[in-house]
Amino acid sequence: MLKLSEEAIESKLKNLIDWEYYDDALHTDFVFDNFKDCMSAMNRIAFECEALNHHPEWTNIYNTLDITLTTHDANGVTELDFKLAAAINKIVEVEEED
Ligand SMILES: C[C@H](O)[C@H](O)[C@H]1CNC2=NC(N)=NC(=O)C2=N1
Repeated sequence: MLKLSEEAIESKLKNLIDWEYYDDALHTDFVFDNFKDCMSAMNRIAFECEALNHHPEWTNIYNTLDITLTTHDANGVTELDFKLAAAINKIVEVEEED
């Protein structure tokens, strides 16, 4: 899997709310109402990661979740990172609506 050019990344980011690109990776951070909501979102995201065989570097502190996505095999951002980021946005939006 080839890493995307910076131009491709910037244009794809226009359709990916709440994520930014720096240090060769996609980054976002979410704040939930409480720890349980955050953990339940992390668990749902985990199933998406397994389905895509693509895993985040993420940090949870109480009700906050910081996520970094990059493709190790490509040393940069690939389509897979955008695919997982979009799936994460769908899950988190559901979490926020509950
Ligand atoms: C062998 C296995 O397919 C690879 O290690 C997968 C697993 N999950 C992964 N996750 C991420 N973020 N990047 C990868 O390159 C990657 N590679």
